[in-house]
Amino acid sequence: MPKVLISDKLSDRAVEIFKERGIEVDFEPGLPAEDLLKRIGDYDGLAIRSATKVTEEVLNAGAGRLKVVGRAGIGVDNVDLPAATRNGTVVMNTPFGNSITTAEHAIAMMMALARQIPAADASTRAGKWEKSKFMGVELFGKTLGLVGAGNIGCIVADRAQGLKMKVVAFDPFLSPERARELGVERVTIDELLARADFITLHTPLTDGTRNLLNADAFAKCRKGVRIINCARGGIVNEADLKDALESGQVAGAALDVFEVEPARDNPLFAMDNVVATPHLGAATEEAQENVALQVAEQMSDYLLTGAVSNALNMPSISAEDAPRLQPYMTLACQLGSFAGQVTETAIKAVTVEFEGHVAKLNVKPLVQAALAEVMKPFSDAVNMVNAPVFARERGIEVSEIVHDRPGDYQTLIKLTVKTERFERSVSGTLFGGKLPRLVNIKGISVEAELTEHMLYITNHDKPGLIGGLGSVLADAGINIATFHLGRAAAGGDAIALIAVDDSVPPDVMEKLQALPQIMQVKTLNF
Ligand SMILES: NC(=O)C1=CN([C@@H]2O[C@H](COP(=O)(O)OP(=O)(O)OC[C@H]3O[C@@H](n4cnc5c(N)ncnc54)[C@H](O)[C@@H]3O)[C@@H](O)[C@H]2O)C=CC1
Ligand SMILES: O=C(O)C(=O)COP(=O)(O)O
Repeated sequence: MPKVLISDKLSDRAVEIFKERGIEVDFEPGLPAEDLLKRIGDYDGLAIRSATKVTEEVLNAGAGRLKVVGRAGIGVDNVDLPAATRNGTVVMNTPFGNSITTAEHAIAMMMALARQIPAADASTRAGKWEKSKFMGVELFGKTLGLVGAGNIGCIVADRAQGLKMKVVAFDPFLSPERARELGVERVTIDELLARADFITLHTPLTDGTRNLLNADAFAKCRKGVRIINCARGGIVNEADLKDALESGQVAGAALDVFEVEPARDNPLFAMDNVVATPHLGAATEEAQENVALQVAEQMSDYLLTGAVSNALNMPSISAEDAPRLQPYMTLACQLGSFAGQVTETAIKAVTVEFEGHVAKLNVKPLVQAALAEVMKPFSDAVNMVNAPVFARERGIEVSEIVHDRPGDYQTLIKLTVKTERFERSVSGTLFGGKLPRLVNIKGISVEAELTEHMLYITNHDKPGLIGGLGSVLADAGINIATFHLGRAAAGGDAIALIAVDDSVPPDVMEKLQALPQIMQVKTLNF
């Protein structure tokens, strides 16, 4: 039974779903980092929010067993994604479950800032009735600068338009058509800074967005601009923001996220013109229910059926596709494994072609599965999650070709490995829709099932091979289960694939290699 650890405060729905799906679950919100490190090796899955830091150390400690990290929320900047990919751990998030809630928080923060509601509330409760102190600004007719027009940014734009604000947006991936559809004006970042009365941030924290709003950026803004950050601490440089607030260049800032969280003694907290919340963007009953439910379903699907959704380091496999893909996964793995085991020199390129029924499926996971098996003889750590990274790091070019043509088989996968010395293809099909069969090796037709212990022989098509081979194996007490022969032309190059019941020891291999008809003999394991 798979086992999952929940190390952050998730809705109880997540626990219920894991249990309903037959997954053992430990619910330990607030688990200290050192305990996580000690215990992570006992789990197949880890469910988190933003508090747990899934570092390289944690992922290495989980390597071997930890198959999936599920983020009940959007941002995965607390997960070391490259390390997860290297270790073959799928990382998934719930990209939509809290977007409305977070967008609403940004709008709430903008209003709180415009009317100084938190300070006015504190003063009124203190019995001061400071009616003239809290002069606000209207939102009507003001320009909102939207940085990041993704899921959340677009909802913010829509709500701001409802408040009759003019929205200008900067996002390198915002197309003119999409901008028109959203009713926003597409601008450069400098134009946005120069025109906005309010700036709201909705990008992930990346190398490209870190310190996006710094002293230089504030200097380009209209005097008295107001900043809202419900995305990530670090996108706004806090020291520069403090200077800009003190000089009046920035009139106010509403911050839900901070460079260091939990933020307990941040210098910005002492400033009157700052509104702060403790990373509450996603904190509504609805959003928390959504993300908990979704992450638990996604993680369960992956652990129980292999279906992959919303993964950041793996192609998706829908729950509907997973059972259909399964026999092809086995075939792709067998072809990859065959090619990997018979390849001895550095691989330059791997091409996977699809024809017939399989060409209509989602072939990306099949490419990754085949690729991983090709590279397994060269690395113990490679799997279908990290295979593309491994290939890229080793300069191996990977291509997939989906043919839209009828072939000799109803369904066919062909894998070609190119090395410095040769190019070699191996093809396979499914018999009866589920049984993998090799049908072609190096252009020679065969029809072979791959079993645990196999001998792969390249030979001259001359009489005597079967007799010689049979007696060497018989003398060693090794039983032949199946024997498949194929040849390019009578008397030419030929191959033999032989399934044996036990592994063949090295001294027997030497005797086989010494047979006059044999060019090369290799043991293969599947
Ligand atoms: N405060 C909170 O509790 C929450 C915060 N968030 C944060 O909000 C962020 C945005 O979430 P979504 O809209 O769902 O993500 P998304 O991926 O749908 O949109 C992000 C957008 O940012 C754009 N972008 C990336 N780099 C940029 C740059 N340098 N300049 C301008 N635009 C850039 C992308 O093109 C994309 O359109 C998340 O990454 C997360 O960090 C999300 C949920 C809750
Ligand atoms: O979903 C996100 O990216 C968030 O920032 C929400 O964070 P949280 O789950 O509330 O810790």
